[in-house]
Amino acid sequence: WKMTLFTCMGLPIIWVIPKLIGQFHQTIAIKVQESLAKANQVATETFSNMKTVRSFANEDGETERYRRQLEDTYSLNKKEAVGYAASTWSNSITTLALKVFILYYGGTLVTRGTVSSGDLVSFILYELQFASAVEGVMRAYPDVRKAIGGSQKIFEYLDRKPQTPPDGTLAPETLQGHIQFKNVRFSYPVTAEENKIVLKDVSLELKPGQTTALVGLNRSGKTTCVKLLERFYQPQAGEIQLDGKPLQSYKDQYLHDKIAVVSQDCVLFGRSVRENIKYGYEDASDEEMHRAAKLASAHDFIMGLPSQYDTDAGEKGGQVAGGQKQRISIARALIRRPKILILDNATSDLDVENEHQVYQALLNQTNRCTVLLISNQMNVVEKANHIVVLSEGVIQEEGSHGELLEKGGLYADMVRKYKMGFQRKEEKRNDAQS
Ligand SMILES: Nc1ncnc2c1ncn2[C@@H]1O[C@H](COP(=O)(O)OP(=O)(O)OP(=O)(O)O)[C@@H](O)[C@H]1O
Repeated sequence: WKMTLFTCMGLPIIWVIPKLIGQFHQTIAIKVQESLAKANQVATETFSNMKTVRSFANEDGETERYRRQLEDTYSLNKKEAVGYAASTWSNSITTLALKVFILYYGGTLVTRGTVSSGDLVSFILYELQFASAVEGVMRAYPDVRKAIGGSQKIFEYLDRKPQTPPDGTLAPETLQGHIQFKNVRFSYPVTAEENKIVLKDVSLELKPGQTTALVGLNRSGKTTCVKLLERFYQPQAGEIQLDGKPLQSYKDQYLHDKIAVVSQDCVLFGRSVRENIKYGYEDASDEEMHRAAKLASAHDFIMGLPSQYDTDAGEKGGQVAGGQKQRISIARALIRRPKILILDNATSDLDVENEHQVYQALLNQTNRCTVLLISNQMNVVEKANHIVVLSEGVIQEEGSHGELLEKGGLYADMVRKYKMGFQRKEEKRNDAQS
């Protein structure tokens, strides 16, 4: 019993040392994961913005940034390896030390005649088996800690509670497309301080079948209104209603079927033009696709492409020009016959002629949808039925083009500056031609 007691007293030491080293291992494993993620981010960012990198001839700069990041990962990996070596080494040493002490203590008991040499040999044989089992468990321990460290981030994301309320249940067969912002107040989660409120008590109405333009200087909160309409965020106060019912009471899938958004930085996939236009609406017929493409003023140029609708758009739409990309995106939005169409600087890359064609087609639709138009092109904005002017998250003025011009406020000022800029561009072009 004395030797058993002696063995049991040694166990906490065998347990404590690997535990301490295991903690160190776990912390390092988390840092390795973070460092690897940063290195991958540099590589992904560089490859996806290769044109910008090359046009600034900064290949060496990006290589250096990646090398520095990898060096950081490498030094963390070295620390991790040292931790691993230390933990296996301390495991072996502590169990070996225990064996030596038991042999020594057993030897003295045999000399004193308390224990027979046969009993000592059988005890040591049992103890060896026991120690190798404990050692086996301890050897796996650092790997378990490393796995815990590596998976910590995954569980962090899995355990996050979404801030948006659960999906609603409404999916009515007919929808008017009447949108009302009622005293909406919003700030982004990262900037919750009072002075960073992006929308302050905004109330506006998008009437069914009408085009409403939302204009304002940069950072006035126009795109934020679109993000709220898409339910990417929730207003902190006030409510957005669709056909008189709160937006969040509608089914998410239904809402995204009825609301189509085309933004300035539209993304095409590395697939055929046909697949891009039918994206998320694969059951659409070719007739529907042609109709949408014609409305978006895209049909003619698509027919001129080498394989027409089967032409590959290239990665991120890299095989087609900016304006063509925008027209394909508009066709992609129109094919689902949305009840609400949001154009957020969607025609910024189109020339005046094509822009005119797109808007003329949209305005002349028989089954017209509610259109929210965000644009810096005042010649386009003036075609809207109603114009809302947003300034620093507050609605400054609203009315028709004529009414706002007469008022002589912010809108009239924007129109004046736009015309002056346009005139200067025309003069420059004339000078260049002559
Ligand atoms: N995801 C975000 N997180 C934090 N702040 C944001 C985010 N998106 C926009 N903002 C901030 O919200 C404000 C309004 O931005 P928003 O994009 O709505 O303006 P905008 O009127 O559409 O501008 P622009 O005409 O330049 O597109 C800006 O101050 C911007 O910095």
